[in-house]
Amino acid sequence: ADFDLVALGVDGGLQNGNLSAWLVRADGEPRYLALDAGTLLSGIDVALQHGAFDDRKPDPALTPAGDVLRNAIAGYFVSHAHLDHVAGLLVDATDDSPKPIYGLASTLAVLSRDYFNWDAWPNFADRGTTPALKQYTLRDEPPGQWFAVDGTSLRAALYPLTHDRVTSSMILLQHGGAYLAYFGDTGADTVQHSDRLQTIWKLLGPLQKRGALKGMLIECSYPDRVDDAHLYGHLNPAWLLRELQRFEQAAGGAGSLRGLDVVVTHIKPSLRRATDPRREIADQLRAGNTLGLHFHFAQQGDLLKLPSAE
Ligand SMILES: Nc1ncnc2c1ncn2[C@@H]1O[C@@H]2COP(=O)(O)O[C@H]2[C@H]1O
Repeated sequence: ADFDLVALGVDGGLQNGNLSAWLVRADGEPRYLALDAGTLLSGIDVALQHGAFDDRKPDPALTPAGDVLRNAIAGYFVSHAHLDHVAGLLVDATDDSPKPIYGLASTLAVLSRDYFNWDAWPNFADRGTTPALKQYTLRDEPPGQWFAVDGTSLRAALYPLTHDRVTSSMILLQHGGAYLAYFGDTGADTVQHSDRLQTIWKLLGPLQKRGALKGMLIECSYPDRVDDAHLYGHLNPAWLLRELQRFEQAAGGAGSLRGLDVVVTHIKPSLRRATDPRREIADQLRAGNTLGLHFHFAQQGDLLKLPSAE
């Protein structure tokens, strides 16, 4: 495999111990980049039980979860500053080690202004309301420019997405000749009156064409019974499949996405009896999967190796 993924949080809401957060590393490397951080320690605990960190040597000074948080996570990518993507990072900041937080300038400005301001939370960042504790270095990354992920051999570039009223972002990771795309929350271009996903499909098309794209993580928050007026900047299976058809066109046409690993993220749980959105979304995506994609529906604590068919 090229990339190892650990699912720390997989839900798109409600369960405050299971919100969007994934760890990614180049296969076999010691350190990870966190992709969003809605939930950290409660996901690390579950992943430890699942054996996801069995390759780590115990740190005599720390609990196993403390070792993963402080030593295994080299830094964070925050796709946008919505609470369900940063809550774990904020709550666990008190016991974290110094590290960078990468994001678009607009995202990190919200982190600084609305959370790290000594009113909502102590200022663990390196700018804003004084005194700045400087545990986290906020790293504004201009869209489309490659940067090194400190403490790993990953390189990365960010691309803006439209999520209702918020600018969200996708991170494209590169290691050797292999690429992986992680999408923060996003709606379909048609619904958002945007062309940002189409811009991304044109970017990823050539990578997919030459077999360099090893997978993607993308949201599908709601099942198809949720109509466009109530998607609030998210995708449902019909819109995700339409977007992926546009990607197929950009990647060389019919059959060009066959076998691509697509990890479905940010499914919103329901409090209604007798509904199972995860099941419903999985059924709808599989029923419409004329593209030959390999959909994954990870649970908290799962370890995934991408590409999966190797
Ligand atoms: N106009 C709205 N009315 C009701 N709920 C909303 C509205 N806009 C956003 N939300 C909810 O607020 C949530 C914020 O996080 P999400 O974007 O994941 O999903 C969003 C919806 O669940």
